[in-house]
Amino acid sequence: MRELRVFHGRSKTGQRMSAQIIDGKATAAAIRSELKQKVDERLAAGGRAPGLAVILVGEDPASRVYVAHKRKDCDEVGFNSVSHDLPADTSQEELLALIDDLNGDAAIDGILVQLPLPAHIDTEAVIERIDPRKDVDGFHPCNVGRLALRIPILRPCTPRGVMTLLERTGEPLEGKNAVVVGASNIVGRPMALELLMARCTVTVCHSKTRDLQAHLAAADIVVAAVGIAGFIKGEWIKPGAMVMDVGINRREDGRLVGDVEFDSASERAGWITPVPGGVGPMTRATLLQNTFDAALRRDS
Ligand SMILES: Nc1nc(=O)c2c([nH]1)NC[C@@H]1CN(c3ccc(C(=O)N[C@@H](CCC(=O)O)C(=O)O)cc3)C=[N+]21
Repeated sequence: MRELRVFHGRSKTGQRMSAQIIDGKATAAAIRSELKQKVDERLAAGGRAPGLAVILVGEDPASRVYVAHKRKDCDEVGFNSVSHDLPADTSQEELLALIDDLNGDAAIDGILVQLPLPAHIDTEAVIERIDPRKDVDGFHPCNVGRLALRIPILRPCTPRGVMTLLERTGEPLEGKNAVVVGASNIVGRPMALELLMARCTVTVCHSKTRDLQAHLAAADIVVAAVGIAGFIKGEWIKPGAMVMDVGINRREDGRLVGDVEFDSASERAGWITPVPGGVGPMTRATLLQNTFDAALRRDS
């Protein structure tokens, strides 16, 4: 009888396996250069540059940095970007009036309202006010509903970016067990819908899930989106799994770390995204893709 042995985190020769690191920064750069080329072709054919409006309410320093990055990304690929920086005490009515203006502005293809908004503003009402055709975040109920029904138009950026990374590994996704940890509106839920569309068997876990470890033990794909540094331990990862870390947590020493313990997980995973340089840059590149897609669709 042949002996069947299982090597946890070790290859057949007994060596420690180590995961292939998925370079989100490089993939995002490749996507930007693909987009730049498409924009140039569009301009050469007499078309206009895609336009993205970014609205920031308040002075949150982290949000300021993100918004500055989005601006720089737009410049790089030849999009027009318009920033609307509003004071923290902006009323909901004023914000909704600005969105109405942008909805009616022919030069604007995408509208992004940076989240979180100040507490006195009803985030759902703001998202619903955005013309779904310009909702490049993919957060409008129309766009989420379309994704649920497998007829997506604009898809939320982070889950779409994760799918791009998974697809570009060349590994077949169909039939794989995917576990999404975190069930937020902006990542976990749409992520589960994306993975279902790719014909994965999807489990959504969250902070109240009993025996998370047992779910992860069967997971060929793990998407970690809980927002707690090192929440998922390397030993919980199934050998060979594809590990996509959406978490971006700043430690006390200033270092950015993900939701997954990277060093121990990369000894077991087949593929893993680092933090920084993994999913984050892809979220930004996907926003540009969505804006380009929105421009194309509005033209036709
Ligand atoms: N309407 C809206 N849409 C968003 O997409 C949105 C939002 N609001 N609010 C805030 C979050 C956060 N977010 C990030 C995107 C990229 C990185 C990113 O590129 N991170 C780099 C590190 C950046 C650093 O050094 O701080 C990385 O992971 O390598 C991070 C965070 C988009 N968000």
